[in-house]
Amino acid sequence: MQGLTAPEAQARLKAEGFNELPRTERRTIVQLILEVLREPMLLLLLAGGLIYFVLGDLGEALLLLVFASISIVITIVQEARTERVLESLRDLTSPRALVIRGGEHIRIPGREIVRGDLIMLSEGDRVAADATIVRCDDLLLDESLLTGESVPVRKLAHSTLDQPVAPHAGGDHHPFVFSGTLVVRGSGVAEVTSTGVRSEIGKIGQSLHSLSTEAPRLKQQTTRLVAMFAIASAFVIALTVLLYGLYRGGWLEGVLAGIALGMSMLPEEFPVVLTVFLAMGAWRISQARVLTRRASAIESLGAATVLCTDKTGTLTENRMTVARLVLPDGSQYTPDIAARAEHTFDALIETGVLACVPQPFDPMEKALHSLGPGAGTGRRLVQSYGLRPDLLAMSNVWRGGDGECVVAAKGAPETIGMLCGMSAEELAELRARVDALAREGLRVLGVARATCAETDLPETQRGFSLGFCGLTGFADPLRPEVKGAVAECRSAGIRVVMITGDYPATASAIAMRAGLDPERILTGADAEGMADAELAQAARGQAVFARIAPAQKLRIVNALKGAGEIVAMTGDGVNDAPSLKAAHIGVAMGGRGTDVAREASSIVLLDDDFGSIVKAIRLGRRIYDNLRKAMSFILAVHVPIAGLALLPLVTGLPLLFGPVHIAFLEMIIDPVCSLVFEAETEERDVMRRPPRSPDEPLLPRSLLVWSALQGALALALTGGVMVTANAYGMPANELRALTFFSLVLVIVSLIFVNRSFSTSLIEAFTRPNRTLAIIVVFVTTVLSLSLAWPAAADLFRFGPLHSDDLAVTVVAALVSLVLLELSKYPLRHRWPVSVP
Ligand SMILES: Nc1ncnc2c1ncn2[C@@H]1O[C@H](COP(=O)(O)OP(=O)(O)OP(=O)(O)O)[C@@H](O)[C@H]1O
Ligand SMILES: [Cu+]
Repeated sequence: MQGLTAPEAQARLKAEGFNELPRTERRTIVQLILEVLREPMLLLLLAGGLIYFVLGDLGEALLLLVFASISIVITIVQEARTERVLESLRDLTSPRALVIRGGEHIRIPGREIVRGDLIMLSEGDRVAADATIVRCDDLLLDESLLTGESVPVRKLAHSTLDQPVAPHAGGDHHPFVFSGTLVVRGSGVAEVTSTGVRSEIGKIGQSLHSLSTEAPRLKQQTTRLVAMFAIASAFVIALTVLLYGLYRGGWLEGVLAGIALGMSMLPEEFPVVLTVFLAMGAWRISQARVLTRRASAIESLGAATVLCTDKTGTLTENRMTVARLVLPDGSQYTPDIAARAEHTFDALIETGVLACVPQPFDPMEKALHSLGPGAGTGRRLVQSYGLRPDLLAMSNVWRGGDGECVVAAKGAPETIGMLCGMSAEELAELRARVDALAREGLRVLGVARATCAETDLPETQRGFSLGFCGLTGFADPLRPEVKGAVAECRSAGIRVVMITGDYPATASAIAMRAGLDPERILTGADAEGMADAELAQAARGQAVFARIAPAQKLRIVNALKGAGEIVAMTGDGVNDAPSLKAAHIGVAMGGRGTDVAREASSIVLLDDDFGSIVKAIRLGRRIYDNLRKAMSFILAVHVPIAGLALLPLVTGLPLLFGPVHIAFLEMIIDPVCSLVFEAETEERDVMRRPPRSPDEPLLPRSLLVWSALQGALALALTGGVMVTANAYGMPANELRALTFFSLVLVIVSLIFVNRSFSTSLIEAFTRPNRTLAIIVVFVTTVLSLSLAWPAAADLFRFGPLHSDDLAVTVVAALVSLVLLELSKYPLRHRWPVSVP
């Protein structure tokens, strides 16, 4: 089969367009603007501007308008960036399809499929386009997406039909498959008839790509924080307006003061931070070649305590070579590309090749094929029996030129031994030989052969009278990064448990090489005999599970969950979907995995690489850390702002800050918390501390206390400066400038304090962070301008500051920085795990 040539496909792609449905999720500019207009911050700014306008302060009114536009720009930039990030992630979710082009099997993105392409269908795939079946083998499809009927329907090849039928979904024995439906069994090749909007699903206009961008738990916690804030500030604001209106005269000024206070206490940063962190987090993780399908995974990644991994392709490279052939008499041969095998091994090789699917995709079968090419010539495949979880063997029945049929079988050695009807002694000898190979880390298959008549083929493989041909051992190199990644998991308090369908001795040999050092090996049979509690107990130790059927995988996951672990679980097959769904973090393989597994998972490894899971966990921890830093900074920073806005009202000091000042502060704080903290580098101990407890709130009490402490100190310092200067009789304008400068500088010191949980002053300054640098430059520029440029000073109503005044503000900031950095020492001992 040749399929389209590359130029043909190109031309058609150009003429007919991509195989995709138009995206509806994209928000229009109008929607975006409407959303921005609903921002409470913006409304407050506009309200403030209006009041200034009414009061006749044109300058202030204009300044607030400028701030309002900056706020809009910041929001739109952030939204656009988030949108762009999500867009690029969506492209990664686009399914890939295996096609034949120019006689070659290649994997291409599903959207590049064109009419006339030959697509290969296999178990677990979502069909990428509407197509007519050219050839198929025991093919069953779930078409419920189109028909609502969940019973799978059987398909036939087009050529076997006598009468042409119109393509429609539903019903058995049709030769058509439809985009979006699922192959539940068998395999086949189909020729694409329509793509994109022209396909059946396109006509319905239903899109399959889903990417959830919300983490339920984090969302809930943030909502709580916001509510807490909102209630507190609503109360304080009402009080302010009332006090001001009653005792200081002028309700308009009262409302202005209320607006200023409202801005200073507006908890809008929390939800913004959450959205930005999750979207950016998903993007950062995708840079490590891991796709996050559910945002909740980012949160759980950092809390994972157990990582259940399969073996082939995840720990190993899935690049198989035949490393050993063993005949029934025990004679061995190590294949060598240069030299032909001795003829005594020919029959074993030939049978092994015949027991593969004719166009193999499985690396083991490819390895066999490369050893004995052309074994199937002159024969025709009549029937094949697939691998089943309860019978780990597969057979092909071939008819030769002479009309006689040969059955070639291969599978798990113990299964093949059983199918060959071996006696107990023979089985024991077989096991000894397999063990010898498996201890070298080889994956071992048994091969057997029989002859039969085509007319009465048995129902199952047990019906053949097979004769044993020998064993094949496949070598599959360990991925180079696995050892380091496993060690990293260990130091991070994450246990790695291997769960494989392979032979126990092979599993254990590979586990040793990967550095898992298992205390014991449990097999599926062992697990079968255990109660759930016992299983959980066993799984909590350093265990390797071998010869595990997919259903048992689910049991193990549930047992671990029951024991209070946070489980990450890898899988690739159709049967893995339930356990991937059940695990806290289902990890599917992007390359090797089936679409079903991918849809059930919450993260997808784009390179099938074990190391990436660990990278993702590392990033998950960092993102969570940074989220905590940002949230506790937001809490801390609002204490002095709100406090200073409130202080004059209760003490009778002159009123210093209006909406202009607060708006300016918020212009700094907003980008700081969403950009500076988001980009913060990881803590040095991210992978050396145990996982965080899953019940721990986003801001545990220790962190709340820490924020309150920072806020209180900042307020004490700035308030102290203000009260003292006032006592010395400083005029209101100069007092305003002095207090504002101290406040801004103290806030900057809070940024530095919160950058890192660790206790190093040097690090607070030397950690690289570009956004922070930009912000520091910006703040300095604006502050200098407000001093040196009379017009700006006028807007802020600043009086002149002298160098000794400036020194005071700098000292206040330094004091706050040093005191807080120092107080991290004792606090660290009080709260060893949860920061600081
Ligand atoms: N193509 C094949 N032909 C014959 N037997 C096979 C084939 N593939 C797998 N087997 C047998 O089935 C067993 C289980 O295979 P399966 O692929 O289900 O394991 P798995 O759980 O995916 O293993 P791993 O964790 O190594 O990926 C293998 O150990 C092997 O004995
Ligand atoms: Cu704020």
